[in-house]
Amino acid sequence: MTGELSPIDKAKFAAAKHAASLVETGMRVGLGTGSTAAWLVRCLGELVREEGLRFRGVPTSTRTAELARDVGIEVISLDEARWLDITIDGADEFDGDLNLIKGGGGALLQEKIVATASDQMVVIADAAKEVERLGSFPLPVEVIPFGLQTSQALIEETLVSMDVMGRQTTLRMNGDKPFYTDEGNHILDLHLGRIGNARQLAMVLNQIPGVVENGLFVDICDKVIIGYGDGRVETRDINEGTVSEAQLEFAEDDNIFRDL
Ligand SMILES: O=C[C@H](O)[C@H](O)[C@H](O)COP(=O)(O)O
Repeated sequence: MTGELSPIDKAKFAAAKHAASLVETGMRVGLGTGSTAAWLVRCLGELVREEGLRFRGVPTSTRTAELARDVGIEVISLDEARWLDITIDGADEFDGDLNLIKGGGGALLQEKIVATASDQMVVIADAAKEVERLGSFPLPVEVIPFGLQTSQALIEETLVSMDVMGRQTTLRMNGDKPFYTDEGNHILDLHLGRIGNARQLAMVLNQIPGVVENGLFVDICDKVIIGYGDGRVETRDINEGTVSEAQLEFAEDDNIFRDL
């Protein structure tokens, strides 16, 4: 079964499996969205079913909520939880300061709200997501449908005034129709190439009327767990740098990496 997994999936799985061990009984846990977060949810489901782990999860999208319920996780809303012990989520890019670009799957708004309402945000990612400077991955910006083209023009003008390198913005599509987020909004992807000042750009974008939120997560992530295709896992902490390395071994019969 594992032979069917690509090295990138093995890397995502390794990071997710390692992160799942951070969840303890009684915790309130933010559950991210995307392919890496989906591995996490499956690993947590296994711990619930087979090890008796009991925790409540706050999903960051309808698709994560569906998967979490399917694998046996108790799902509650953020307002029921009020505050979370930990949020574990994927990312599209992370830099040396653990700042992130998120929203490749369109879930950035709920993800940012949930991560910000957590004692700790842990990102799980394959090593290819690490960048020196954010911006190669198009920056997702969530905008309301009303006045979409006006908001797009305002965003482009803002990028010009900020002297940002790339200024092209594209409306995310779902086939031949615009993509809709869980909140019924659209996503504009900003092709910037390189972001000089992520904090400033994040603030300026959010001041544009029509913009709901952007995919820059600045000073939100506490820890990144990086997975590699050979099962190696490295943990980087915002305060302590690289804090641990581990090696996971894949069990060919059940699609599970086991700690050596
Ligand atoms: O909206 C989606 C999220 O921000 C994801 O966490 C991000 O796009 C990473 O997804 P993946 O784990 O599939 O690369």
